[in-house]
Amino acid sequence: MPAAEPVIKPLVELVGVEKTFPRGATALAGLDLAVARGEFLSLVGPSGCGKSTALRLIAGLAQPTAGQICWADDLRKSHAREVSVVFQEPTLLPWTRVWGNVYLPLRLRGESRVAAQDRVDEALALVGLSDFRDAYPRQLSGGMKMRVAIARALVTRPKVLLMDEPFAALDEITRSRLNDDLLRLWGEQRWTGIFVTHSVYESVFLSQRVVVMSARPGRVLDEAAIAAPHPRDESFRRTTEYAEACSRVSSSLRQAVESAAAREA
Ligand SMILES: Nc1ncnc2c1ncn2[C@@H]1O[C@H](COP(=O)(O)OP(=O)(O)OP(=O)(O)O)[C@@H](O)[C@H]1O
Repeated sequence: MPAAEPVIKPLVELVGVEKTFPRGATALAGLDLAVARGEFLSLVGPSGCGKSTALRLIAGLAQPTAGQICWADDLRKSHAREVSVVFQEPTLLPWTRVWGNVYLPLRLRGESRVAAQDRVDEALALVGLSDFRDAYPRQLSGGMKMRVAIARALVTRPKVLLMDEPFAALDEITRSRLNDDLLRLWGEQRWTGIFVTHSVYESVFLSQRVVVMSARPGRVLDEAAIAAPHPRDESFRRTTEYAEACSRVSSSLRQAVESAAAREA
C-alpha cells in the first residue's frame, strides 16, 4: 500500500465565511479558502466582490458574520501580531521622517528607538531607502512612499503579509519594479503573502496561485496554480506559461463579471 501523503495544515483557512454589513450588504457568502504556509496567493475578482473585506477579516480588523477563520496552531493566539497589512494608500505620517514612519509599529508595541534601531535600519535597507531615512514623505515619489509602507509592514517581521492593491496608483514601470522587489523580499523572507489586485498580469507574475472570486457576494469561483518556479524576472512575462495563465484567469474573471451582469439584467 502506498504511504499516505502527509496532511499539511494550512496556515490559515476560511471556512464558509460570510460577511453581512449592518445596513444589509452581504459582501461574502460561503467563502472557502485555505492558504498554505509560505504561499504567495493573489485574489482577483470584479469590483466590489469582497476582496478587501476578505483581507480585513484575515487581518482581524473585522469579524465574519458566519463561518470561521482557522489559524494553524502556532498562530492561533498570536496571529494579530504576526500579520501586517499594506493598503493602496501608503498612509504615512506627513510630519514624521521616513525612519520614524517605519519605526511606528515597533513604537506602538512599546519598543524604544534604541531597541528598534537595527530592525528599522534593516527594513529600510530591504526596500533600498537607507539614504532617505531622514526625508519627509512629501519629498518622496509615489513608488518610494509605497516602499516606506512595505518597510513599515515588514519591520515587525510578520509571518503573513496582506496587500490590498498596493501598487494600483503607481505608473507601470514603478509598479513592475515594485513587483520585482516584492518577489525578492518574499524569496528572502518567505512570509505568507495574500495580494489583492485588479491586474490579471500582476497576479500571474507574482503568485503561486491566483484565486478568482465571484461577484458579490464573493466566494471562490476558480483558481489557477502558476507553477513557474521563483525567482521570476521579466523573462517570465514572455513565456507561454505566463500567457496561458493570464488568458485562463482573464476568462474566469470575465465569467464572474458577466454572470453578475446577467443577474442584474
Ligand atoms: N463597512 C462597510 N459597510 C457597508 N458595506 C460595506 C463596507 N465595506 C464594504 N462594503 C460593501 O461590501 C462589498 C464588498 O466591498 P469590498 O471593498 O470588500 O470589495 P472589493 O472587491 O475589495 O472592491 P474593489 O475591487 O472595488 O476594491 C461592497 O458592496 C461594499 O460596498
